[in-house]
Amino acid sequence: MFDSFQIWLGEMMLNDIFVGGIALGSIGIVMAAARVIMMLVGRLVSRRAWVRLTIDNRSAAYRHLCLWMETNRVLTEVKHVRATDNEWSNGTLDYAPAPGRHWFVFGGSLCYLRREIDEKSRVGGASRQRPMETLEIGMLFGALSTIQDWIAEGAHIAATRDRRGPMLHVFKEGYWDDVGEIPRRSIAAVIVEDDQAQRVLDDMRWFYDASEWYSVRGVPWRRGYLFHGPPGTGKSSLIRALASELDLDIAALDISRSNITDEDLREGLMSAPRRCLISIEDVDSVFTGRDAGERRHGVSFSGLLNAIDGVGSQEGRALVMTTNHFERLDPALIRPGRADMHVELGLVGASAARALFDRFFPDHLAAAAEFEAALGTHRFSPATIQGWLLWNHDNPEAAAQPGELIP
Ligand SMILES: Nc1ncnc2c1ncn2[C@@H]1O[C@H](COP(=O)(O)OP(=O)(O)OP(=O)(O)O)[C@@H](O)[C@H]1O
Repeated sequence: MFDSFQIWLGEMMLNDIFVGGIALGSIGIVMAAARVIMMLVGRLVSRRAWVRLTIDNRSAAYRHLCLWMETNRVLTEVKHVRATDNEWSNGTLDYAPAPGRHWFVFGGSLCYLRREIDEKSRVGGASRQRPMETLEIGMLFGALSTIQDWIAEGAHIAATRDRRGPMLHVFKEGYWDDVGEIPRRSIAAVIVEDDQAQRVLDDMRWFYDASEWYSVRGVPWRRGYLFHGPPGTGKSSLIRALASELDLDIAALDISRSNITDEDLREGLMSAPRRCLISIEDVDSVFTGRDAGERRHGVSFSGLLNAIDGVGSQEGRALVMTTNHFERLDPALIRPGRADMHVELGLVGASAARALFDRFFPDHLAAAAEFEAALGTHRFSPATIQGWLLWNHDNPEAAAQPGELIP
């Protein structure tokens, strides 16, 4: 049996077609084996040699990583970009790497950026919905700490570069959303009749540099401010001006939202971005006294007090609360420790109104004097004066006769 197989094999080996077939089959087997080996090695290399970091656009680190890449021009060779409308100016476009993987070399290491956009999942609030985006950054034979350093550098660039104005963060469902930079405003642009705006600026400047001072005295490094006064007297404008002057971000917590809970509020205060000024505007809209205010909305009065001075509250941040109704606030909310400095912004008289007039019509001194005289002893909110001047923005002579404003 074995002999006849050997004879048959000997004969077949003389057949060119048979030998060719065997050769081809062997090459196929070798190639398939090589492919499997390559795949296994590839997987091993991929698992061992690549460090990766994934991040999505709900996180400030996402913005910082983008800023770092932009500053270091790591993606200048990208061939496929995606153009989107610039949200601040009509008609101009922003260009960013298109979804997919983009390769680049940085510091001698091969890296890639993979961008994914999920149009079905939205992030941001109702006014600024945008698709969820995920970035994966990979580095061959690199260290995770290198990518973390890139993000930290991006954060530093964000904090020190020439900004359009303070970054506004708004607390959404469980995270701080970067709404964007808002126009810078100087403290001098906030019209007040005394030196209160300057005093609060000096106080806040001292506070942000006083970490050591607080630590030596064993006092929590926190400071609260309460801005109160009628509508349109500059409470929000003052917050913006303070953040602009001190190069801080603004982290706005809206506690009047019906779906915000005590837990959200605590979480929001604990996770507020660094170097920011936290604002809770219209604090009276929810609480008008301890009894009346208890659980009218999602946040309870005790929840608010605990969030403000709870153990977990972040150190090194100022909290500004605003109200149109100082008299309605519970003393517990505005006592020192929670609201250390009270700033009243009131209606303004003719000379302050004239300062606004001068800003609108810098070359019309006679009209300004006429305007001031016409206002006499009447007092208005700066918002009312501003509205009048805007209405007459192209006609200083008409603006100088504010008869319609006077009751
Ligand atoms: N003191 C002020 N100096 C300069 N502009 C002011 C001042 N107060 C109000 N304005 C102008 O009026 C508008 C509304 O002001 P702002 O929102 O700061 O007032 P507010 O006191 O926070 O009002 P509200 O209590 O209704 O929220 C802004 O456009 C701002 O430019």
